[in-house]
Amino acid sequence: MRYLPLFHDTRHLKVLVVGGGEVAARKVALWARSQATITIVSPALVPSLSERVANGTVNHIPSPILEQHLDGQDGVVVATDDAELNRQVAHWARARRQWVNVVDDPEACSVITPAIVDRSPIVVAIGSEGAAPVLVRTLRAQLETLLPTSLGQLAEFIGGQRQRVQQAVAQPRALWERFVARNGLSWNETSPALLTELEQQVDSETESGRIWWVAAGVEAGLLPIDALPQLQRLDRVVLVDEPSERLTELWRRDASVHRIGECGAEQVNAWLAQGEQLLLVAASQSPWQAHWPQLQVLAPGQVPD
Ligand SMILES: C[C@@]1(CC(=O)O)c2cc3[nH]c(cc4nc(cc5[nH]c(cc(n2)[C@H]1CCC(=O)O)[C@@](C)(CC(=O)O)[C@@H]5CCC(=O)O)C(CC(=O)O)=C4CCC(=O)O)c(CCC(=O)O)c3CC(=O)O
Ligand SMILES: NC(=O)C1=CN([C@@H]2O[C@H](COP(=O)(O)OP(=O)(O)OC[C@H]3O[C@@H](n4cnc5c(N)ncnc54)[C@H](O)[C@@H]3O)[C@@H](O)[C@H]2O)C=CC1
Repeated sequence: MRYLPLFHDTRHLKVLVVGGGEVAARKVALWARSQATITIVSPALVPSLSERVANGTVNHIPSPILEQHLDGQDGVVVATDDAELNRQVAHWARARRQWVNVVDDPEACSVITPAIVDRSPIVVAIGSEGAAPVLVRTLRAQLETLLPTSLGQLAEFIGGQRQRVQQAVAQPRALWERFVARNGLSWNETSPALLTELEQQVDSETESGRIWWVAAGVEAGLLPIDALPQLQRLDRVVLVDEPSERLTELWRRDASVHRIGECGAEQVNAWLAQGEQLLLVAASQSPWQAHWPQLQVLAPGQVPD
């Protein structure tokens, strides 16, 4: 990954937009959806930008860009019609360790803008590292139809309940997994009642520990799609042999990773007794079957229970 996606908290962010044409206006329209403070520097403005200046939602410096205009800004969006000037501004910004986005010039950019599916607080950002904007746009359009409009409302509901649930039940993650599996991705009026019902259920049962085996050299892309939820539920990964990089990307990022030589089989038994979900990564399954007869297999072509 040459470009790493991150979500900026824009509440205290200051952004300078250089240029006041239609292209700058499109960039300002994007930034205006955030909470950043926007300042435009440009001798002239198109009407939609003049309007934003008039109603006080953006600041305006009516002059050609000078290096000192970058003072105090977190980042810069450059959109004049002078490619050489755009590069110069990008150079100033980079020298000051400010981020910079230059329209039509990916090489001069330190950040690029993704296509966005906005179901705030759920936000999907799609990028192609500058390679294929139309493909990105098409993918965005498909996701728009796939993600229910009430997804954001559902996320807000969950966000509002999480702290209470953390105190109220022993296994919050098991509860949320079951809730999302049963409720689906839409908010509906029965969602709160479903949560209450499931809360009472998970409290009266403790999840039993499970241990899965996956071959260290497995072709990760060939694992059955049904294995993915299991990998996303893992508490720990126990390494006998080194996993392929693709495999490490599939398991839950918060799962802790141990080497069998360091933690030992006894420790693994203790984790299982606590109801944890474990993944054993080893070249072969048979020597470990003796330790854990309940060992389940994640392998291409094999659908997990
Ligand atoms: C680097 C980046 C600039 C940045 O970060 O600002 C960039 C660069 C360039 N775009 C070009 C062209 C087009 N871009 C689009 C569309 C989008 N382009 C977007 C982002 C980005 N475009 C950034 C990389 C993002 C990434 O890949 O991850 C999207 C996702 C978001 C957004 O624009 O905010 C938005 C879809 C949003 C949506 O639908 O949701 C279309 C299609 C259309 O408009 O319908 C075309 C015409 C077809 C074509 O030319 O492919 C050209 C050639 C210009 C020329 O010379 O003519 C360059 C320059 C070059 O590639 O050198
Ligand atoms: N208009 C479009 O749909 C597209 C435009 N582009 C490119 O994007 C760039 C910008 O496009 P437009 O906004 O349409 O151009 P534009 O010519 O309408 O606007 C350029 C803006 O830059 C400002 N400017 C010029 N010199 C400046 C300086 N020294 N300091 C600060 N501001 C300055 C001008 O006042 C003007 O507001 C151009 O390079 C164009 O080739 C690319 C794809 C599509």
